[in-house]
Amino acid sequence: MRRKITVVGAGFVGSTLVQRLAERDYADVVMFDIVPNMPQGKALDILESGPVLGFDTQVTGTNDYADTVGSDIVVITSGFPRKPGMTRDDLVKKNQEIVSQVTEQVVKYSPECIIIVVTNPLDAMAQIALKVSGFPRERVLGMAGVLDTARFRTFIAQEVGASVRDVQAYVLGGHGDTMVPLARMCTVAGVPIEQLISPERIEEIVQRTRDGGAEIVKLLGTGSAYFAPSASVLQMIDSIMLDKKMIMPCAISLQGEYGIHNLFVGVPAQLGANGLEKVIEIELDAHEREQLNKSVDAVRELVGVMGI
Ligand SMILES: NC(=O)C1=CN([C@@H]2O[C@H](COP(=O)(O)OP(=O)(O)OC[C@H]3O[C@@H](n4cnc5c(N)ncnc54)[C@H](O)[C@@H]3O)[C@@H](O)[C@H]2O)C=CC1
Ligand SMILES: O=C([O-])CC(=O)C(=O)O
Repeated sequence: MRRKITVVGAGFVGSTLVQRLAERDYADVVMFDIVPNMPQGKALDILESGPVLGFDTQVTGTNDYADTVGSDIVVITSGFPRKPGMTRDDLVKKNQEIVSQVTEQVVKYSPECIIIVVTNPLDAMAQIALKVSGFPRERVLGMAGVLDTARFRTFIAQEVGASVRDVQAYVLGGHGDTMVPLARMCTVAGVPIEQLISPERIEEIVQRTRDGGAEIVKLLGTGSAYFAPSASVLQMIDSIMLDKKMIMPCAISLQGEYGIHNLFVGVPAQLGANGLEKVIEIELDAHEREQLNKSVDAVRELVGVMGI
């Protein structure tokens, strides 16, 4: 029997992810949304790309959670995107309610699934999903770090004229203005970027990375990024579905790692068939530590606002 992945929210991120998953051909995909007929229409459109692209994935659109039953992975993308001038944190109240209700239904039909949260503000929404699901932390992951790191890698590759494949990097911390791109550990084919790019330029690239989401929001005028975000979720799902044990930055509920307890923070994590398999602790210098603490404080404050 084929495995099953559900994507909740058939908006820009959700539907783009479903197209990407369908092309992977390793699981059937269900796309849920509250808007009548819309997920059915998008699912049918994606399904009909199968003969051309050569996949046999069954893609189903639905407004009924019963169709999500027995999913191996559930991705939560439902909720409002920000508008120009807003921070992700401004979405907290509206999206808290949505993620809460969605998680209840997801768990009812797929008690053994691995949840990947995408809805913003990411770290706070992952915290809600963990609480409402009652799942162990291994099965509730947040997507942000892969995306933030992809942006960092893109800008570094452009700067030095290298292939993005040769650029290694990590962005840690919360998915907000205080995220921590680790410039010290960024390399191009193993060479530290400090040997290739001036400190001033590195700082500009770090700041552009922090503002990466807002840059797209401003350009689009309405809605936020979805091509790179959906590709980033796909990388997490690949590692779980294919048990690849890849290490990538994810929002994880830390239990003492980095000296942080019971809070979602972006850290390098190994993902495999069981979801989170290992948190990787990188040794940080004093400056990086200070930046991470600042980011952790921002996430903690937001979680406090939610009253959970
Ligand atoms: N973690 C990350 O790095 C990223 C997070 N995001 C976040 O992902 C979310 C989705 O973004 P987009 O897809 O662009 O937005 P969108 O507006 O295109 O799609 C959201 C969908 O959620 C649906 N929805 C609303 N309430 C629902 C409910 N109770 N149950 C099921 N579906 C419901 C809407 O009908 C809509 O189709 C936003 O909160 C956005 O900020 C977006 C990009 C990156
Ligand atoms: O910026 C936003 O609101 C969407 C997002 O999280 C991103 O693209 O990083």
